[in-house]
Amino acid sequence: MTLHLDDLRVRHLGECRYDSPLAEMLSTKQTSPHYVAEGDRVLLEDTVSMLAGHRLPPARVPSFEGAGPRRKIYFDPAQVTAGIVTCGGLCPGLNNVIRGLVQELAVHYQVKRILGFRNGLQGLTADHRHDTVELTPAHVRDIHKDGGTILGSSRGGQDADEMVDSLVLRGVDVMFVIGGDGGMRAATYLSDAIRARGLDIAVIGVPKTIDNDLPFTDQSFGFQSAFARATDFISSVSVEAASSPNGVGIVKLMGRHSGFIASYAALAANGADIVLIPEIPFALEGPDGLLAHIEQRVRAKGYVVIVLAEGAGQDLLDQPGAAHRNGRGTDASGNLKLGNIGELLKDRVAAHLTAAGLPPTMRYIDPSYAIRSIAANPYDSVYCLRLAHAAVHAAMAGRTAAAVARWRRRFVHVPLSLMTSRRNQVDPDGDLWMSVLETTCQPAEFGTAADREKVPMGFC
Ligand SMILES: Nc1ncnc2c1ncn2[C@@H]1O[C@H](COP(=O)(O)OP(=O)(O)OP(=O)(O)O)[C@@H](O)[C@H]1O
Ligand SMILES: O=P(O)(O)OC[C@H]1O[C@](O)(CO)[C@@H](O)[C@@H]1O
Ligand SMILES: [Mg+2]
Repeated sequence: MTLHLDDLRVRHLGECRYDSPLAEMLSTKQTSPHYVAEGDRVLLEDTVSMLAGHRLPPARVPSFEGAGPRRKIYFDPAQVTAGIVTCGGLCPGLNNVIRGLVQELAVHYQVKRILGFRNGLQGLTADHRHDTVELTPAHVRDIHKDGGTILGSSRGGQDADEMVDSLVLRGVDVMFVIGGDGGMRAATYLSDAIRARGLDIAVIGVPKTIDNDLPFTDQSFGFQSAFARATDFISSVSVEAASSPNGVGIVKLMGRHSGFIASYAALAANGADIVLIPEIPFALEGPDGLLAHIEQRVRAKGYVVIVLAEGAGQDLLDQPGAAHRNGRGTDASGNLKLGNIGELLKDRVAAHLTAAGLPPTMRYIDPSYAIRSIAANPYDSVYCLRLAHAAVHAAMAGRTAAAVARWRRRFVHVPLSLMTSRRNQVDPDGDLWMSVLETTCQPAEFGTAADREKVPMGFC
C-alpha cells in the first residue's frame, strides 16, 4: 500500500483557541536535531532512494505531524474530564503510561477530573461504566514500580455506541485507549461512532504490545523489558543444555505473528543456535530440514539451543488430529488460538535424535506470562512517560482518532486507522533477520529436498 501525505494527516476537533499552560516553555523553540517545532513534520521514509522515488517537493512527501505541546489548545483544561483504559494482554509499562497521563493532565494542564475505567473496554459497557477509579497524582505516585495495570484489562468485544454512551454519561472529553492492535481497532471504531454522533470527544491511542507487531512505531513500549526478561531464560537453558549429554535447550517465547521477541532475545543472549519465527516457515524432515540441522549441531558442538516464537511453524500443526494442535479457534477478541509448537518440536527432536543414536537430554522452558507481567525497565519507563506526555498534548490540542508513536526516534501523531492497516513483522530480507543468521549460523531457511535448489547454505 503506497501512502500519501493526506493518508498520514490526523483529525482535529476544531480550532485551538485557548492558551496552553506550557506556552511560555515553547516560546523560543525552533526545529533542531532534537526538537520538531510545531507545524513541522517527520518524514515517513528516511533513505535517499525512497525519498527520491516520490518525485515530490519536500512539503508533499509523506510525513507525520510531530507530537508535543502546542502554544494554543482546543480544550479549556478547567472543564476537561479525561478517561483512561488499558486493554488486551499485559505489557510492561502500562502503569507507567497511566502515571504519566495522570501527572501531565493534573499537574500541567490541571484538568477537572481523571477517570480510570476498569478491566479494559468492558469498563465502558452499561453494566460497568459507573465503576471507575478517580485518578490523582497521589494515587499513581508509585504504580510504575509494579507490572500489570492498576486499572485491569480484558479481551472481548464491546459495542461502540454503548461505549460512546458511557463517555457521554460520565462527561468524558478526552479518552486515552492504551492497547495493542485490537485496542487500536476498538479505539478507531469508538472515534468513528463519536464522529457520527457529532460529539466533541477526543480519542487518543497509546499503542502497546510486547509482540512489537504494531506498524508505524519504532518499537512498542514494554517490548524491551519483555525481551530482556526472555534473555534470562535463554541463558538458563543454554547452561543446562551445555552441561548435559546431547543437550537440547528449547525456549518458547510469546509472539503470535511476529518473531521480534524471539529474535531480539536470541541476539541478546547470544547462545542460540536456531531461531524459529512465524514469518519464516520451516520443514522438519529432509536433508535440509530442521531436524537434520539439529542433529548436525549436536554432533558438532555437543548440544543445541533453539529459541522459538509461539506462532512459528503453525502449519505443521494444521492437520486435523495432529498432536499439540489444541483445538484452535479464536479468543474473546478474535485472536487466533495457537497450537503448541514447542511441545511438538520437543517430541520430534527427541524422537529424531534418539533414532540417530544421540539420545538427548531435553531442557524445555515456556516462560509464557513471566516475560510480560514484570515492571518496565528503565528504558521503557522513560519511553512510557514520554509517550504519555505526547498523548496528553495531542488530546488537549484537539487531535482525535490518532495514536502517539515514536517513529525514527521522533514522537509523532499517527491516524488510528493506520495503526491497524498492517502488521509489523520481522522482514526476512531485513537487517534484523540478517543479524540473527549471522549470530546463530543457521541457514536462511530449513527447506526440504524439493526446494534445496533455492535454499542458501548457512554462514558457518
Ligand atoms: N475489530 C474489533 N472491533 C471492536 N473491538 C475490538 C476489535 N478487535 C479488538 N477489539 C477489542 O479491543 C480490546 C483489546 O483487543 P485484544 O484483546 O486483541 O488485545 P490487543 O489490544 O490487541 O492487545 P495485545 O495484542 O497486546 O494483547 C478487546 O476488548 C477487544 O474486544
Ligand atoms: O493473555 P492471553 O489471552 O493469554 O494472550 C497471550 C497473548 O498475548 C500476547 O502477549 C500479546 O498479544 C501474545 O504474545 C500472546 O500470545
Ligand atoms: Mg493484539
